[in-house]
Amino acid sequence: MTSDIRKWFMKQHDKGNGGASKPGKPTGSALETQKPVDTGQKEERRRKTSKYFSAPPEDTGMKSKLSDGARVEKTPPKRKSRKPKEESDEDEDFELPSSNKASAGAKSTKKLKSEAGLEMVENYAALDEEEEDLGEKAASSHPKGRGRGSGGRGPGAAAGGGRGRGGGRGGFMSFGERKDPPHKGEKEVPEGASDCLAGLTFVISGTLDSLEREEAEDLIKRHSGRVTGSVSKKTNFLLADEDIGGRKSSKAKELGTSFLTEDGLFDMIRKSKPAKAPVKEEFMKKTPENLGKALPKNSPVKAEIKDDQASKLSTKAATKRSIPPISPIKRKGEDSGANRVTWTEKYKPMVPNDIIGNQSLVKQLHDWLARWDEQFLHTGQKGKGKKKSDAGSKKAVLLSGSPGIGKTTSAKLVSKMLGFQAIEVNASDNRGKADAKIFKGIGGCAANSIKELVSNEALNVGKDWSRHQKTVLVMDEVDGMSAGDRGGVADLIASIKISKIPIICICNDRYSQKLKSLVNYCLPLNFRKPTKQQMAKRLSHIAKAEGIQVNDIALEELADRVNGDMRMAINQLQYMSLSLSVINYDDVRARLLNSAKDEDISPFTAVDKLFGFNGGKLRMDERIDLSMSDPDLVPLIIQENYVNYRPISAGKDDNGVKRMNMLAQAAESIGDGDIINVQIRRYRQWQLFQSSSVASSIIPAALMHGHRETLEQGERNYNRFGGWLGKNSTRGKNLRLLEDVHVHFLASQQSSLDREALRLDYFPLLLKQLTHPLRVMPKEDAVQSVVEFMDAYSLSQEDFDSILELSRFQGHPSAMDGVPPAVKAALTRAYKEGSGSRVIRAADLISFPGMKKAPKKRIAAMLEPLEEPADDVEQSEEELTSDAEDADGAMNGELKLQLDLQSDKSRGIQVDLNLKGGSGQQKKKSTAKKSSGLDSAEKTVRGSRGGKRKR
Ligand SMILES: Nc1ncnc2c1ncn2[C@@H]1O[C@H](COP(=O)(O)OP(=O)(O)OP(=O)(O)O)[C@@H](O)[C@H]1O
Repeated sequence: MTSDIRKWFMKQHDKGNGGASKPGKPTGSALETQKPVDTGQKEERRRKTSKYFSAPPEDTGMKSKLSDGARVEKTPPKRKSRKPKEESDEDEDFELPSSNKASAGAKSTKKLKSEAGLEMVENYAALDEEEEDLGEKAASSHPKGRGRGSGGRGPGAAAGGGRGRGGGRGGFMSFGERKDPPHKGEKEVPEGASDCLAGLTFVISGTLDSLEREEAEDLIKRHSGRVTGSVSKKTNFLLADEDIGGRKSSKAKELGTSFLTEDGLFDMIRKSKPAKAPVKEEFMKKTPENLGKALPKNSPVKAEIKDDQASKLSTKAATKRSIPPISPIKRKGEDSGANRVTWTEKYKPMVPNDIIGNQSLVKQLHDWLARWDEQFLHTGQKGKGKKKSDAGSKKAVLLSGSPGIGKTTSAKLVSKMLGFQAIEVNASDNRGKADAKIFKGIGGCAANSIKELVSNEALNVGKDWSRHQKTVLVMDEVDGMSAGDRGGVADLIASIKISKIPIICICNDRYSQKLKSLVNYCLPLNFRKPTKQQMAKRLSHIAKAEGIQVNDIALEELADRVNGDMRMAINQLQYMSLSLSVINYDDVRARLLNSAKDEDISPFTAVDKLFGFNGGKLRMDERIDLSMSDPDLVPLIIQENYVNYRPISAGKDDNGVKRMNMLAQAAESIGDGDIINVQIRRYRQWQLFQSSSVASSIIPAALMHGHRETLEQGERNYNRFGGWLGKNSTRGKNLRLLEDVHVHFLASQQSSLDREALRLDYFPLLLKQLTHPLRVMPKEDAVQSVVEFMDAYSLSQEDFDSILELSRFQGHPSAMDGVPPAVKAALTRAYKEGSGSRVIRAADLISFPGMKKAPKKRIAAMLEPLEEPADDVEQSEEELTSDAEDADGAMNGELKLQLDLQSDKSRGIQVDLNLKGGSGQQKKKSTAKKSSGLDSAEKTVRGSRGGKRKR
């Protein structure tokens, strides 16, 4: 149904652009005649785009196609000149007076146009460094969708969403609808040479055959490939197992991008391993030589590519030149102890142009500071710079943005460049409100010093400018001004008003309530996170300078995972360099997985990973982390779902014996876990916590991880929430209901059963007595008989329902089935008629002083007076009778009940009697006048069927 709608939608869509339905040029005849590649997929109904799907390169004879001169068309290189662009518009470097802006040089933009007949190699031969910067940015950082520096991170986000996260920009139709891979976890994920996909860019579309998107992305990145979110000319392959006809697929068709199935990808990777990365050689296009090798000798494309590639390399060199070289800061006597310096310090930007990202903001800051004196000191506008529209009129500036993106660095570098001396005050200094009396501050308190600083003319407004260095006050972390800095923001505003020096305020959250008033006095400059490409580039320079081998994909992953925090990225790189000289994608992931432990991981994700096809490859500490991510829920979800998994370790186990064995072992382990859990909870043996998690989660998952399958028809193939919680809650509710019935039952003094006996032995009989007459007897008689029976056992209407509910079992008819509605209504009426004079809730209505709700069990226990000798009761009755002279004198059974309770006074228990009588409840304290208690009792007794109460 959904797919129908989708198809319809796509058709409409395609009509407009003529993309999918009418592929036109890219569906060249050569490809049209190409047979669909048999990728070994069993499922027939998965529609493949045979026209576009290319087989795994070697299968389809990529080489042979290449060597087949006739097939490889020489496509006219499409040349277009494009303005070299390192950053997005707003980030264009600005011309700073003192910086030597390296000329970026005109990039050669020669590129091969991907045409319909062009084979895969041509596509990646057409890789273009320029595209890498532009296309990548557009594609993978999703400037529109996520916003640069929007904080979207994590592999799933980068991949354009995993299951349930929607399909990135692929259109809303697929949002949250992506199905599970049909053969999820059924295929072995290959391992190839670590850089066998280097230089190749993939875009993933639709549901893959066995891998989740996240897994596919991981696989590609692990082999040095690049994954982007949307198809551009830079894209080499559209990885898709079905053509859902979305935007990506039509774009790929338009650009002639090769389609690749998951099997094709697996083959590419697999083949790279035995022959020591042959795929890498084939697909590497880093150097023109490599490309030359990969191409047939007389290939017409060869010369073209050579030229093209050479020009690209020169472009790259030019690009590189445009990036200011990073010069590690040399310190005196630092030669041997160089590694003691943090890299953030060693490689910190030296000039504003070194700062990555936010160049336009840096420029604004520069302009504001450069004009400050002129605006506020020489124009006579002192303290009046409040014209909101004029940015230059603000006396202070507020730099905001997430941590580690260069705000402080920018402030310092710009100040330095303009000859200002920056005085930095941050959260660790006491910045509380200055002493109001102090006009010219005194030392000892930062706030006072600030006041002195901003108002001290001697610092800045000296007549002789040449003799004094200008000063700028940098107030870092102003949003951190809290308890200790009480009144700090107000004081800061006051300082801004009177300030004779520029003030740069820095904060992380500009929208913080604390800064609400401050923003009115500042020029807001909101710093954004640098893109991962920008960060990777800088990190790569640092790595090179430190002699570390690390590829771009790994660095991009690092940048992605630190969420744009350049400081953290550099620190992580330095940390990893302590133990590794070659850092690859997996190292980054492993490292960042550890450092991202605080991140919330849902118990479902944890279980997915533990049970996943690659669950066996997880390290022990990873398994522990996953199982501990929610130590209550993960074991429950595991227990609920382990039977659904077909373990890969059972291999091809046709008769299922191995699987059954594994199930048995898993069940046993879950049972052990339960026993340990009881020890933990009941006896507070918390040292067993880890053992519990190993037994209840890790061992079962290690045994059963593999492919999930459904066991019942109509079951959905995803992990269910642990049913235990629901069942436990039902059990609790049933126990409560039973307890109510039990207490009432005891109150009737008919029996002194325990709860269990009531449920097991009495319930079937009670049920029969309560329902059978309604079915077989005439209405009036039936109703009377049932109501009398209920009264005899002090059963309320709710008890009636509870008995019905507790006696009902799934698949069995209800005991009330067959009772005509008129009889039911008559029963309700009859019961209600007698309710005014019924004493059946005595136990419910008793309250203990100081207790909101009387513990029913205790009352029930008290209501079991059977052991009490009869004469005792009589005696107490007598006592009370003497006290209750104005009573009718008719002492009946119900009264005895009260007396029993009141006699508890002698046991030191003070009870309140609150018996139901008439329309209201009358509450009498036993310690109060007994006559009044009896009054109430009398009222209750009047007209009741108390005579039925037996002792
Ligand atoms: N945009 C950047 N370009 C280059 N290096 C950067 C950048 N951002 C941060 N760094 C590195 O991180 C270090 C710390 O940066 P900085 O203190 O300026 O960050 P910040 O944004 O002010 O962080 P915070 O909000 O925590 O104060 C710098 O010394 C530098 O090495």
